[in-house]
Amino acid sequence: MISGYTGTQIRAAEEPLLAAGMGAVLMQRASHGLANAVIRELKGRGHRIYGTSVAVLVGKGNNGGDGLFAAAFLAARGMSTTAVLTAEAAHPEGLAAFERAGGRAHLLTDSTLRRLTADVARADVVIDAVLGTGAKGGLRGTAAALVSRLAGSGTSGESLVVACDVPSGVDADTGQVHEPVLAADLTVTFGAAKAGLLADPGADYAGRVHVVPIGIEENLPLPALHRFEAGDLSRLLPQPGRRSHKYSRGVLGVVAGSADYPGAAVLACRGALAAGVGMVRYLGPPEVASLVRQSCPEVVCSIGSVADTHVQAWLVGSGMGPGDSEQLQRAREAVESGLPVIADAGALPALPAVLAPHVVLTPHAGELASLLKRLGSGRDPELDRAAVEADTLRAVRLAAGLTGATVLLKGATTLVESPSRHSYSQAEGTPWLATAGSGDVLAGVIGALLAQLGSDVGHFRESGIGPDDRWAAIAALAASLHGLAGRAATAGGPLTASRIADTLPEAWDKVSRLTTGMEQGRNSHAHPLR
Ligand SMILES: NC(=O)C1=CN([C@@H]2O[C@H](COP(=O)(O)OP(=O)(O)OC[C@H]3O[C@@H](n4cnc5c(N)ncnc54)[C@H](O)[C@@H]3O)[C@@H](O)[C@H]2O)[C@@H](O)CC1
Ligand SMILES: Nc1ncnc2c1ncn2[C@@H]1O[C@H](COP(=O)(O)OP(=O)(O)O)[C@@H](O)[C@H]1O
Ligand SMILES: [K+]
Repeated sequence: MISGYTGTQIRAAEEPLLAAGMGAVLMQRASHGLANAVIRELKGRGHRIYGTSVAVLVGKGNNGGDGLFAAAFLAARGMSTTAVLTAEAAHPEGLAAFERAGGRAHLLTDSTLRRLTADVARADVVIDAVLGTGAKGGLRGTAAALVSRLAGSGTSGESLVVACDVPSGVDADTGQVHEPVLAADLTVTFGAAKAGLLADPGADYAGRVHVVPIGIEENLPLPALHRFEAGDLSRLLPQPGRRSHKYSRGVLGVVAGSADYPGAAVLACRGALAAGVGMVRYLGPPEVASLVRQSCPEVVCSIGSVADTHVQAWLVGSGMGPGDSEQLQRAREAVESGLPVIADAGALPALPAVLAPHVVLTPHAGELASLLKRLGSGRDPELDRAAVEADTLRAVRLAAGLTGATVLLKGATTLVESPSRHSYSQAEGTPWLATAGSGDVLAGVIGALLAQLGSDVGHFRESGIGPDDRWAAIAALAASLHGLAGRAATAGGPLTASRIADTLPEAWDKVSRLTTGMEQGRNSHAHPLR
């Protein structure tokens, strides 16, 4: 499990060590970790170290100090180092160490902007150490001009860009982005992952994320955000026992599809079957049921009522529109049944405003904006799709808070939020997952896991996940599996939704073979998040 913290939490965890006079030690650990990560990355790309040029963009605070000390380490390894000071002041000890190591520092002003931008663009490695967790807002003045020019000319694309702690301009707490931001290939972050690196749009700019332990770990509070890794899936995914039968393994009821979108019902059923459910029962229009039967002979179709259908969980809404009154009525009855429900697409506008944690809503950004609008969106009636995309964590939290439901926001990073503010972020997927029907398969996977794991409170409690938060954990497990299946299904080229379902058992099998011990061993060191 990867834990994400706000910048404020990290700073609070540093506080006792700073009070004990260990500030300089923390900075040495951080900057050493940063320099080592740069060296590892260069070696991994087959580049030599000696003679390679590195430009470090330096802010006036401790983030700049980290960058200067790291550059001093790199200069000592024979790299040709230049520091661009974006403010008159710079961390004094860091600057002194940098200059002692043979580095050259230049002050960024209106008159040096052009020359220094060209110098930075030519560097093999650019380290962004302007703003860290102490930032208020984004880059300003000449620093903003330099980064805009680099991004505009596309020259930074040729350099290895490494962000120190966070890409400058990304809010460490929320992942909100204050443009311009230099998109990093790698973010080396200190003490623990920052929540803002695990949520979009911040995650878009972070590249791969490495955590460098600096000794504050014991002081960290409960994380603001969690991310399951393969070892967690291996531990938490259900496994049938020797005495299991199809009913004990969980039955999922599916209310999905319509004359306009019959395929959504098929894909939802295929997702559910691929995710190990004991049985799928389908309720819906006869023409859709007939297609479901043809595509998935395993599914039991009926035209009975929700009340007469004995299941452990419901999936409602995929491929349904506002005109599908009979299906929408079934969706509402499923929600009223008190059983766990995943409510997707067409069901979202049709459900009561106040729900419960065992109802998992699965909007994409546009649907979440509509949902928030319908709910009056608390204090902010202007929250549209763009606003959701600009501050995904806030939007998903707002929706979970207002509805009382568990909310899963789909996207490159999938966020899941329980109404008691237990949050997950999963990003195993690939952009090829952005294909029609992909969300229907995800709905099926969530439904299957709700049916299999929903009643197993103890299973989650053992992992420190409370009863009301287990719904978010189940949805996050499903998002993770869906992403892994998508990644496994593409050989770097296009992907169909059916392929995601077909590849899911293989992805499941692969993670089930991992042991938790291995994963924990890896996590105790600097670890890549993506
Ligand atoms: N506290 C510590 O001992 C440690 C801090 N570390 C580093 O220190 C960073 C936090 O350092 P700081 O608290 O000094 O803050 P930062 O270095 O993040 O930057 C804030 C500094 O820039 C100014 N500033 C804030 N917003 C600005 C903006 N939009 N434009 C221009 N200037 C702005 C502030 O007045 C402050 O001086 C972390 O991100 C991490 O890199 C690490 O070295 C680990 C140990
Ligand atoms: N750029 C992306 N990178 C990774 N995953 C993505 C990306 N865009 C979408 N996805 C994933 O693909 C699925 C798309 O679901 P959805 O938008 O409901 O599609 P549909 O309605 O066509 O089925 C979600 O699981 C989402 O997280
Ligand atoms: K930075």
